[in-house]
Formats: sequence, C-alpha cells, structure tokens
Amino acid sequence: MLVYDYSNLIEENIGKEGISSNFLETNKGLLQEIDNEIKAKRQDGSFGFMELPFHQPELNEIKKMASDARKKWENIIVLGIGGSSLGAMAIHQALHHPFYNLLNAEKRNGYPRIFFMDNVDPELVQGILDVVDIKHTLFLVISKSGKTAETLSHFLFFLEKVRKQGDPIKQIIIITDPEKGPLREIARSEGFLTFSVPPNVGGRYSVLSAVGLVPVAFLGIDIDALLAGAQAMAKRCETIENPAYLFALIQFLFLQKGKNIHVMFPYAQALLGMADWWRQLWAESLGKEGNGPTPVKALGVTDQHSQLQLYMDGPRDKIITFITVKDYGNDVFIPHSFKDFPDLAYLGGHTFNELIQAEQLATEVALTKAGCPNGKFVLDNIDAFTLGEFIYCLELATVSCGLFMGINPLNQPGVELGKRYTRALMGEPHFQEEKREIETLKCVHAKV
Ligand SMILES: O=P(O)(O)OC[C@H]1O[C@H](O)[C@H](O)[C@@H](O)[C@@H]1O
Repeated sequence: MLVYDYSNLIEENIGKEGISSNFLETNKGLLQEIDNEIKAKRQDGSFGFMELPFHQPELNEIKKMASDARKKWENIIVLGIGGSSLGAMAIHQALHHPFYNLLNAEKRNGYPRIFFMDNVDPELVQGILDVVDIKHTLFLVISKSGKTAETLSHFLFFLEKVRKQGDPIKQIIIITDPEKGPLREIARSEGFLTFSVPPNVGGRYSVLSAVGLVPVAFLGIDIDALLAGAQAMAKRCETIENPAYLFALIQFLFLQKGKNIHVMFPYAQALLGMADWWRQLWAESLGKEGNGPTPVKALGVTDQHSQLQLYMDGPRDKIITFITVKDYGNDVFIPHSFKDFPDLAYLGGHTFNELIQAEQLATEVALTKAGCPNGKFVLDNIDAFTLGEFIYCLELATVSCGLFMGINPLNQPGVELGKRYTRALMGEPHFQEEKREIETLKCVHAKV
C-alpha cells in the first residue's frame, strides 16, 4: 500500500522551515471545502479522470485486441505527445526495464518492442526507419484533440510508408475523442480501428483511459491490476485524511512559504518516467496566472552527485518528495574483495538494495539536518497495482492543489497559444490572425 510520509515537513523535525504539527487541524475547514468541491466536480462530470478506475466500457475489447494481436507485431510505435504518451511510457519503463529505451533492440518475452515518437526532430523520425521494419509494425495514433501538429505530422509520414509497404487497416489504431476532431473523422472514413478518450478527460489526466491502457496492454502489462490500484486509492480518498489531499495541501502550504520548486526524487531507475509524467501534470495544471510551482525531476542516487549540493545548500526555495521502494524485486550482492582496504571492505556482503536504501536515508537525514523540507512516497514494490495507486493519487493531488491555489487545474491556455502559432507558421489558413500577430510582434533582436 502506498504511503505518504510527511514527517520531515513538520517543524519539530525540520525546524523553522517546516509547517506546524497542527497544520491539519488548522486547515480542516479548507480541506473540507476542497473535498466538497471535488465531489461536486466529480458528480457534474468535470473531473472525468476520477471515473476511469471504475468505468471502462472498452476494457474487454482492449484486452482481447491486445492479447490477439500482440504476438503478431514485432514493433509498436506510439504517435502521441505530452499526455498522450508520457503515461504509457512511464508505466512501461516502471514495469519492464529501467533501460527500456536502450534495450528496445529485442522483443521482450514475445511481446512487441515499443517506441514512443514524442518529438518531431527529423533525426528521430528518419532514424526509426533504420530500426523497425514497417511491415511488422503497429501504429497507435493517440491524440485527444486529434489536432496536435506533431502527432498529425507523424501520422501522415508513417501512413504513407504503411500504404506503400503494408496494410493501413491492420496497422493503424486511432485513440481520440469519441465524437469530434479530425482524427475521429479520418478513422471513420478510412475504417481504422479506434478507441475513445472520454470527452471529459483531458490529455494529462488520461493515462488510465485507452490512451495509457492500450499501449501497455500490448506489452502484456496487467491493466486490471493497474485499475484495481487506482480504485483502491480512490476508496482511500473518500476520507479527508488521504495521501492525495495531504500531499496537495502540504505542497500548497510550502508554496505560500515561497518554496516554489517542487522536486520529485525517485530512488528507483524504473520510476524516472513516473517523475516525468508527474512533471507535465504538475506544470501544466498549476502554472497559471503568474503563479505556480516549478516541478523538477531528479533521480536517486544519480542526482546526489549532480543536484544535491544545490538542494542542500542553495536557495531555500525547494520542497523535495522522495519516492522510495521497499523491495526492488531483484537483489544483487556486492562481493567481498580487497578485505584489507577499509574503503572497499565495508561494502562487501551487502546488497545493492541495502546500498540504495542507505543512500536514500542518508540524503533524507542530511536534508532534514540542513532544514530542507522533504517528504516521501513509500512504495512496497513496483508493480501494476502500486502504479495505479500512485497515478490516481497524484492526479487527485494535482486538481486538489489547483483548487487550493484557486486556479483551474484542467486547462492549459499558454500551451494552446503556442499550438496556434505553430499552425499559423505552418500555413494553416484559419490562423491568419495568429500569423499577423507573429509578423507584427515588435521583438528587439539582440544578438551577438
Ligand atoms: O492529446 P493531444 O490533444 O494531442 O494533446 C497532446 C498534448 O498537447 C499539448 O501539449 C497539451 O498541453 C498537453 O496537455 C497534451 O497532452
């Protein structure tokens, strides 16, 4: 069971930088208000992501399709960006192999290799053709809006290749809004197989919909367990003192104290993708109206040797959240050699599990001693159930934090403007006004 430990955020442990130990009492009224608002928004359908663990009309179809088709394909290429790829990428990385992006060269236990095309760098687009054989590749085209330029460009590029070398009807699956958007229309007219993203679930909250479930089902990941974990967390969140609300409230209280850099620091290589997924969720949801925390991802132990000096001794503008794992599942001993060298001898006979745990605890205690607020999510192990708990917890925490801050955690007006400018620059005729704005923008060109 996922636990959120906030001991080192309390004054008694951390000193004057911390929050008072009766912060829960003091904020009970506020928590109750937010809880009421969340329940109302769930009821009126605004927070559609809260239904995903319980309501999956396409679940059986996803499972059947994935189990029938996965042995057939050598490769899966996901064409999607942001919320349409980060979640599946994170789950895959967490449950399959921490080096998934390096080791994609081989099929894993008979399941397809997976590639996430989440950039339009021409090197990447062209480069994938050296690695996969188009004839043996299934494409998952994922876009909630169906309008994202990056995803549509990839779609056009690969569709042409498939038309020449394969069969688009067999090789392309579209995941998009059930009714509207160009991808839905194209799927209808071309007859592509589709799955739906519920209209009331925004991209970055969609990992537990077909957006995340379809790609990971193809890899043999237990999507029932993923949803069961999310359900279990949702049940825990029926009472006010739950990990999601407390995490959100604490981040909010520290934000008010000027700690506007929020660091997610997993001590597990496999969870780096989860920190990346959370980074989008937190940044796009909470960066609004001139306010908001800057989410940073770090990796234990790697970043002890890169970022920790700054966290420990730099400006007091950070709150750190470790993610720790009790059982890594795969333990490895450090051999006894060079017993006469004290610098090596003490390591021999320990496991790497012990070493990573010791390094995490050492960092935690050092940060606490230095007065740097730090909390932690404690995971028993890394499995589909725990990831489901974690995902739901952080999604709920994100909207809660947004409500504490008094902003809308569901929109992303800043990103939308950039998307419109891209379309204007690429010649989309409906975006003439944006084109004029770009042309008339009086920028000072200061260059050396
Ligand atoms: O799923 P799509 O509609 O293609 O959107 C993909 C991504 O586009 C933008 O960057 C949004 O800010 C993200 O929240 C979204 O996940």
